[in-house]
Amino acid sequence: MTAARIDGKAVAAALRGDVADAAAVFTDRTGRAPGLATVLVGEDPASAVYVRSKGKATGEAGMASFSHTLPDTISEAELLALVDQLNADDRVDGILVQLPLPAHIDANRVIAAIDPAKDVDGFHPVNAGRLATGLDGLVPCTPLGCLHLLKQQLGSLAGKDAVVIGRSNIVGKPMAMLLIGESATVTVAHSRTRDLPDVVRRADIVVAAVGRPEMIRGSWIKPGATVIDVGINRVPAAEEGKTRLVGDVAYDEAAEVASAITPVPGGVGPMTIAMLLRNTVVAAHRRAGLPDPEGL
Ligand SMILES: NC(=O)C1=CN([C@@H]2O[C@H](COP(=O)(O)OP(=O)(O)OC[C@H]3O[C@@H](n4cnc5c(N)ncnc54)[C@H](OP(=O)(O)O)[C@@H]3O)[C@@H](O)[C@H]2O)C=CC1
Ligand SMILES: Nc1nc(=O)c2c([nH]1)NC[C@@H]1CN(c3ccc(C(=O)N[C@@H](CCC(=O)O)C(=O)O)cc3)C=[N+]21
Repeated sequence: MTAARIDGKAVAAALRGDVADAAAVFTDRTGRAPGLATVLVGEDPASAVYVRSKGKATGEAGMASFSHTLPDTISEAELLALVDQLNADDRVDGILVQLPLPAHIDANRVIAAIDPAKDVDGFHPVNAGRLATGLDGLVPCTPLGCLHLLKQQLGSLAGKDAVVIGRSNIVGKPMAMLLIGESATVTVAHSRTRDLPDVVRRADIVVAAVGRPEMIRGSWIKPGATVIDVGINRVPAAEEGKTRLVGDVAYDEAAEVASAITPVPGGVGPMTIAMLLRNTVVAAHRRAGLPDPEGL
């Protein structure tokens, strides 16, 4: 079997179109565009690329973008003061503080300082708790993007065996919560899991969020499974001095066994950005006391 390639880039483009429509309606009704503030601490070039592409995508979706780049010498208190200022700024509907933060700043404290109503990353404990208890809140963008691709590919997930590899607060844990919410039977694997290949072999749905280039091999995949590869790993390219992106799954091998698989790049990454815009326009509606935009 050769797996279908799940085109996250195309799905994300469609979603961004719907988000732009909702943003235009919001702007008409309220006299202001939905606003997203991004905060980048330090000069990490990869993070700078994410923040830039998020800024560009916001503009294209008809939203206002407020981007703050701070030196990595900034103190925790100064960063918390900026978060407070953004919490109080009525033009700002969404706040994204790029992670990781420098070691001298307590990321949990910064996340907890964000107004949960503006927490478009869905990382605040209030939003994590809402997700875990089945209440409406803001859901982390990457897992939400993965779920969108899975539902588009499979329809109902009820009764499917799903294995999530990785248990981070950003990806693995919220992914597991969303899959439970869809009535899948969910296993969460991590670095202490025994016989990971065997665990993965049981899965109709594999979500890989490990951060290890091509760790998951084709021989681990159950024939016909659907594979979502969250990993973004930069590895040396054939050409001297160049790099390329690969996922956590050995794509070519897995594509011979799976029924559908996301590529890297062009899979989950673009969906994350589309869902960030979606969460921002949803947060804007809720903050303005308007009903959620339909179909998002
Ligand atoms: N496409 C996108 O939009 C996004 C992509 N990413 C990418 O996804 C990947 C994961 O990100 P993130 O969740 O933040 O990473 P973390 O490093 O926070 O978590 C990695 C998880 O993988 C587990 N793990 C590590 N080694 C193994 C192993 N050998 N076997 C099984 N499990 C293992 C860890 O287990 P333990 O808990 O036991 O340490 C941990 O739970 C990265 O490549 C990241 O770049 C992240 C966010 C968005
Ligand atoms: N507070 C916070 N929220 C995040 O959501 C967050 C974060 N911090 N820190 C870093 C990770 C990583 N992340 C990605 C988003 C999009 C792509 C993406 O669009 N990738 C493209 C390729 C981009 C390229 O070529 O460089 C793709 O996969 O096709 C990748 C990675 C969000 N993260």
